[in-house]
Amino acid sequence: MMNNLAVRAQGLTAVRGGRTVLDGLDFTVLRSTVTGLLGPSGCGKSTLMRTLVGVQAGVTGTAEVLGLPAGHPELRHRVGYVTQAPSVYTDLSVRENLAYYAEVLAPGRAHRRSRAEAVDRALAEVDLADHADALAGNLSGGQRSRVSLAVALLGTGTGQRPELLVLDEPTVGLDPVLRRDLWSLFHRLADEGTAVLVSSHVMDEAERCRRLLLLRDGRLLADDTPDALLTRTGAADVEDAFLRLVETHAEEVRS
Ligand SMILES: Nc1ncnc2c1ncn2[C@@H]1O[C@H](COP(=O)(O)OP(=O)(O)OP(=O)(O)O)[C@@H](O)[C@H]1O
Repeated sequence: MMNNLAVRAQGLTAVRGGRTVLDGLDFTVLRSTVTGLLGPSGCGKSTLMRTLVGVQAGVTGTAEVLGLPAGHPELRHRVGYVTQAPSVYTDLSVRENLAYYAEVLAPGRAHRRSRAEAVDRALAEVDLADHADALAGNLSGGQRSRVSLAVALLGTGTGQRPELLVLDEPTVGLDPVLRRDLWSLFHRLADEGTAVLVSSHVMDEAERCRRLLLLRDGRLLADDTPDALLTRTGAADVEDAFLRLVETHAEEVRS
């Protein structure tokens, strides 16, 4: 059944190395929406993303993605995932990297033309058209991470976008102009129907998100819109709201 949920998690728990790093999370991620997964370093953001794409071991509870269990083979083309470590071949050019991934996604001569179009479009979207022939190994860190993003945007390899994009700290280390451009790309993708889940440990990125998941020590402090969060906590900004929620939580634990 088609509904507006890209992700539905219930009692989602992950244990790594004997430690509970995600602790009974309940949340949703909406289609056509940019959702920020925010929290300090080590709070479990990457583990949560790995769980949603089905590569995390030691998971219990429910994680439903586009109506299917996370990691279902059918989701391979429907979910794009970009890890923190850019996965590019340094001895290939930017275009060759994308062409290679597109070929893996949609092999065969019949798709040749639509693959080339998908590659061109992805290059333009991440603003790397001018660097298409540069060796990936000669790119800056930020440029390399944009190549990974372009790979995720290939979707089926022939132009059909992923329905859910899971992006692990895609704006880390980028200059302000590039950061702004990437965020507007995320919103454009969301406007076209994609659910975009973006993690960050930088709280001021919160204002760029339509919805927020605030995570701390493997627990969810909030699943809300930025406005509702500020109203509910009486805070001036999301960083302040985060701190207030941490305090409230600590008081609840004490009493
Ligand atoms: N292989 C592992 N075995 C045991 N514990 C791990 C393992 N990998 C990560 N952890 C722990 O799980 C917790 C969550 O890690 P995770 O990488 O999900 O956090 P994060 O919020 O993405 O952090 P960062 O922003 O620094 O990447 C951390 O406390 C980390 O030390």
